[in-house]
Amino acid sequence: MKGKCLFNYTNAMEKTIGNDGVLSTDIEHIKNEIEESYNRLFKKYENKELGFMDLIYQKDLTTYNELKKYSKDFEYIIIIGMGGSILGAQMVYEAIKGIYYNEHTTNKKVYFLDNSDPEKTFEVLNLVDLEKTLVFAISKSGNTAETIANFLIVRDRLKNNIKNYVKNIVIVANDGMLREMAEKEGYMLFDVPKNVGGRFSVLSAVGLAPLSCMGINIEMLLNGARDMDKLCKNKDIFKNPALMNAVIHYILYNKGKTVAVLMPYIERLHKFGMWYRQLWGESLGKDGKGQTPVVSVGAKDQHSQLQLYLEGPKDKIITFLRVNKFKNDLIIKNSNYLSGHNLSELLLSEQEGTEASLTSRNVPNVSIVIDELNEYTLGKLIYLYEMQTAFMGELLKINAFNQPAVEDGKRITRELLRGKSIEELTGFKSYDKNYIIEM
Ligand SMILES: O=P(O)(O)OC[C@H]1O[C@](O)(CO)[C@@H](O)[C@@H]1O
Repeated sequence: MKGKCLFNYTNAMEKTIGNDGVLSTDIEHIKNEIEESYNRLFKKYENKELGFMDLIYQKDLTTYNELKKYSKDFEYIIIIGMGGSILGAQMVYEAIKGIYYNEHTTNKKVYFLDNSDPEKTFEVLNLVDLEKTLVFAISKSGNTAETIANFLIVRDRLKNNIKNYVKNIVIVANDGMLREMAEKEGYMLFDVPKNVGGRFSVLSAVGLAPLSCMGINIEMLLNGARDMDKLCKNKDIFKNPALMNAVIHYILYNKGKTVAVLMPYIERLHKFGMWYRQLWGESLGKDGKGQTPVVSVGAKDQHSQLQLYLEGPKDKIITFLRVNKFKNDLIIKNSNYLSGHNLSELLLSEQEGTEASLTSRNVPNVSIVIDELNEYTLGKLIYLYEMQTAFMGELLKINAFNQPAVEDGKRITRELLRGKSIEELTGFKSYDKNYIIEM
């Protein structure tokens, strides 16, 4: 599979944008810090703490190939999950199949229940033929409220409408209610390695189980990740794209670039941006540190966000995701400067124009350029970002692999559903009539 990619950081360097960029001395000044961060990360890897770095070497895909065969006669797939338990499968599916695949496929239509929004769940349940639907419920902890709630609703519908509904359910869970239900009721069950964090789990059964049933070449995903790993293990920062991009983001973060914008110039990578948002935000937002991830899709967000990036606070670093070849293209006719150009030429010229206008205003930006977007190059991109996030966590001296703060909200939600009030639970009122405006 064609897989040429490159990481271009020219427009983040002093030589291009002066003091707003990474100074030639900056990397030299922190080379010990970089080496210590690299060594700490690989010490964790040797201590078996970073399962995501082992996932990519899994050779035996038999269970996934068997699941793929098993899924052959189903016409619909519903995936139920939250955060890292669904964003990965969603972004791979959309990156490879396209954003309107459901509308034109004669194969399986896939729906993602990734929220506790009753309208979404209601609509999806009325779009599918339950008898022909394979349902994946995915939760590493097995206790995420939204996932459990959606699964109980869907399971109830299956149970009341079809015989032997057990055959329509696949569970991916290590513990909690979901695993208990799977063991008690006899659903197909996959594990997630305990040392793989949720937002780093797309190349575990969390992603590979459902993706193997959606016509995704999971072997090529892993091949791309493995080839990227060869580079990401390199101690030489000038040959290691993940380490270099982490160091650039780190140096510029320390110069006030507290916002990291990811700007794919292809619609198929919008959901990759949503996956990146959790990866970068939830991994790094610790101890008062963190770089806010923002996703903008080119060229359309030039018409909504670019003014801010160009003339607003100088607090951003922009990463372009550029794909050179598209699955299809269309020629523009009967216009002046557009005439005779393909639509892709317009899109890619806009990416170059946006890059140039940001650079001319000394807004630091880097580009990841992919020849064509397929499972192999997507596997490279996924692993690049997982390693970049891991390196960035070490540079920031925080634990990139937990998310302790979010547990508060979950506890409060559980107690609210048990009848407690916010005031009882937190001691403060979130509704004071002195601060309300009817509108
Ligand atoms: O896979 P689980 O355990 O359902 O968790 C779902 C998501 O919720 C979080 O724990 C945050 O609440 C994420 O880290 C995780 O990806």
